[in-house]
Amino acid sequence: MIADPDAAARRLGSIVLEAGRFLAQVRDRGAGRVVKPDGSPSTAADLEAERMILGRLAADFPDIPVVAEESAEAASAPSGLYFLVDPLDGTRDYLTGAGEYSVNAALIAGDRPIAAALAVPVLGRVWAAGTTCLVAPIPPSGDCTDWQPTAVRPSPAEGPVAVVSRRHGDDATDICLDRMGIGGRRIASSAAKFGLIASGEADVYVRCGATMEWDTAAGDHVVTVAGGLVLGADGKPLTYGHAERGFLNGAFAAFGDRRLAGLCTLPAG
Ligand SMILES: Nc1ncnc2c1ncn2[C@@H]1O[C@H](COP(=O)(O)O)[C@@H](OP(=O)(O)O)[C@H]1O
Ligand SMILES: [Mg+2]
Repeated sequence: MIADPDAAARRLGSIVLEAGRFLAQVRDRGAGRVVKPDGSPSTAADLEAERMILGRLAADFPDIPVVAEESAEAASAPSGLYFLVDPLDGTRDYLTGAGEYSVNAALIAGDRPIAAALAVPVLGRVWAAGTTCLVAPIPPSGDCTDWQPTAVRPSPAEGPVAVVSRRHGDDATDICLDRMGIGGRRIASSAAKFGLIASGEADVYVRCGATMEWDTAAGDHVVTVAGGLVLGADGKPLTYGHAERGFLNGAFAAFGDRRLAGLCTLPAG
């Protein structure tokens, strides 16, 4: 077990900050588009960001294996301590310049995260969570220094604000949100949604469509440690390390106000 999850989270914060800055610079120059074998978009930038993160993790945590999005096909079933890394979450939004792409890194012990960080350059913020959840503004240069505790909010009386994908909506998600009586929607790219919930700027993120474990592990921990709850269709916290299903998640919902869980029924399955 890592002796100090909060120190690990801060180190992960520095690493995702560095990768996020790199991605922002490359995007400003125009990223080269690559299509992966499954038809999903990738960029030279996310491959390079992943190499950068893998190098930093190998230097700081040499004994801990990594499952990262761009190299996950080669990953065997992880156990014990391992990292889940998405070097560029929200690739399509990154390519179009539309959205809040993010860099995600989570340290998993067994099947649950114990430390995580999430950088969202477009929002200018990094979240880092070990045993407490912190957020810092991204400074013009150097490491984040102005770390502040951050927490979820009680759901507003006029109904919870849902954060939704810019491009991966689905009917099951909409039905679930309608039944909850949401009071509004805010569009945000994938893991940025978790950061907004963790900082009390939104209340619920329901996702019945596909996501991968590296899309959710960091955000799950950030929301959970900030006082929220992230549950799968079985009503239990998500578990990680499922190489046997290609690291694919089932439906899940993230709640800032834990009482919202009682209003939400995800499709089984
Ligand atoms: N059909 C599919 N299968 C697996 N993951 C999918 C998917 N469609 C979308 N995703 C995941 O959803 C993420 C984007 O979420 P959002 O639409 O909320 O921004 C993608 O992250 P990447 O951009 O890292 O590939 C991808 O992992
Ligand atoms: Mg992703």
